[in-house]
Amino acid sequence: MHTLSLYGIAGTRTLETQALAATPPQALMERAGLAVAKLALALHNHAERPIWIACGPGNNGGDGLVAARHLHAQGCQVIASLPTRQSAGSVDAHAALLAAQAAGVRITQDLTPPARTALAIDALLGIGATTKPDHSPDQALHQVLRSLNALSARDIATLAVDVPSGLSVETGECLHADAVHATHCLTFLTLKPGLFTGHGPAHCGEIWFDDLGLSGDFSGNVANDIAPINRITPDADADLIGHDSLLNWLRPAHPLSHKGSHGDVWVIGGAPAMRGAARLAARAALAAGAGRVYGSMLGDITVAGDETPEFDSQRPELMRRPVEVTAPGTFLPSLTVVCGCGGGQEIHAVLPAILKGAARLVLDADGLNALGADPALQALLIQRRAVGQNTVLTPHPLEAARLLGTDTHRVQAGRLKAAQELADRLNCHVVLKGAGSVVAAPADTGRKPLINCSGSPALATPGSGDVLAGWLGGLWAQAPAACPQGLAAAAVYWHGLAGESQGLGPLRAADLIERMHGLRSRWGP
Ligand SMILES: NC(=O)C1=CN([C@@H]2O[C@H](COP(=O)(O)OP(=O)(O)OC[C@H]3O[C@@H](n4cnc5c(N)ncnc54)[C@H](OP(=O)(O)O)[C@@H]3O)[C@@H](O)[C@H]2O)[C@@H](O)CC1
Ligand SMILES: Nc1ncnc2c1ncn2[C@@H]1O[C@H](COP(=O)(O)OP(=O)(O)O)[C@@H](O)[C@H]1O
Ligand SMILES: [K+]
Repeated sequence: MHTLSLYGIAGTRTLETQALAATPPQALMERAGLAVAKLALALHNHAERPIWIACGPGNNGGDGLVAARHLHAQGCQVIASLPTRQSAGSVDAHAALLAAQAAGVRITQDLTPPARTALAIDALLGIGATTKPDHSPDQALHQVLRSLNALSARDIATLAVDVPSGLSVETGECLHADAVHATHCLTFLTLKPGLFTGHGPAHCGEIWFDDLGLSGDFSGNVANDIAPINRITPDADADLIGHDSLLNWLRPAHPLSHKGSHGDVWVIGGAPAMRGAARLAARAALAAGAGRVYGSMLGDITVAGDETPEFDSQRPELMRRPVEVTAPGTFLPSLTVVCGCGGGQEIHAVLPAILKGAARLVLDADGLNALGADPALQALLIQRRAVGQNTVLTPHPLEAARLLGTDTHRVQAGRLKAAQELADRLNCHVVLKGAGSVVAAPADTGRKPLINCSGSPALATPGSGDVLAGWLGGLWAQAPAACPQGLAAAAVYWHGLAGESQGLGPLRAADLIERMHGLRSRWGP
């Protein structure tokens, strides 16, 4: 297993230029179109019904026309709609059009999909899609985007060529309100960040990749008949979090290990009416494998007689601890603190001591809101790394917006940038949650941001973020010296996989913990 790198438009264009220089004219588009045709054939299970290919004016449309030619040659009923004029500059796309016409493909300017379409191919816009004002899509483009979406809404397979038209490959935001919701996306040359974060996962469906020969010498031959080109690999914009993030967590425990070997976690939060958030985080830390998990509830706890109530009567393994022990000189420096889950306003008072004392800190929810509202707390956070204390913030987009002094829309329009900016400003690690969570490290670590590829909307359930924070704390307690970015990557990937295992119907956060716990035994030796 190896890390998959993600490239935005600049990196992809650099590689495309090198690839074009190393291959004969039209060869790359031919490879791309052939790859589309092969995947389309695999998806096309109604031989007698038509395939509709919506082709745009540029090279993305050219890929579609090459695919049309191959599918036609295979005996499929193919109708290619060409709603707009072709780009004057796209020589390859023009050649693809002439070849398709010569082969007898039915090409039309009619924008309605044929009756009984069994498979739609979206070859309208690729990485050349822009948001220039003069590019507000014309009526024709709009109509085709809507037709493609109407088909996929009816569960008709919709294959996006390179990128769903109207989705930004850089950011995962939608450039058009009618950006295509594909069921499959076959992307070329590089994997792109926008496919995996923000709106990307919802628009791409299943993602397939063809490097068009990039990993070889572009000749397409195993026995090279042309010299390998002198390739410059551009810097990736991000890496994809995959299963390898979990490898360290799949080893059996050391035979001599005891609970003290697995580290301690202290969960602080759970103000009145939000006690459950702290309980979920603590349960998650325990299920992740922390040796001992303590919990402190903020605000009044009713005590009957001398008896201190359990932290969580359903989980007797969890231990209650008074929050006052956050005072300086206590054992705060020895454990991993998960702070903020359901913390309410009350969290503010304990944060200075925690920020000064905790060796490892996961700050979530109300802890983040308190931080956003108080520059003195931010100053304490910024100082932590200089004394060897690490912090992971786990904001959802609104919490991130509050911390950055902006709004959710701006955060979502540039998730990689927002996460990186927070990590740099606050000198700590950041998990920007939401579809395709981004895990950023401060720039001076030299680590690029990571994007998580696991997860599902089932995770959008109350308490799911508390589970993530607790789980991360639980992993961190067991590996106190590990890179916080790697730990956060493992936690979000694990959390996401457990979310994927939910079928229809809502997932409850307490059950999510059990799913996450159960996954380990499924992967284990
Ligand atoms: N080169 C190769 O051999 C290979 C290329 N490959 C393929 O090429 C794709 C990139 O092709 P590309 O650069 O031609 O851009 P593309 O995405 O087709 O769009 C440009 C056209 O769309 C138009 N347009 C833009 N925005 C718009 C908007 N908002 N609303 C409306 N129109 C808009 C724009 O208009 P213009 O600027 O000309 O006015 C222009 O006509 C890439 O994704 C991959 O599929 C790969 O297969 C590898 C081999
Ligand atoms: N559509 C989605 N796809 C994937 N993950 C999601 C989606 N919506 C939410 N999540 C994940 O669910 C969790 C929700 O966390 P959060 O918003 O803090 O919820 P809560 O405050 O209820 O605990 C985050 O880990 C987030 O990444
Ligand atoms: K497309």
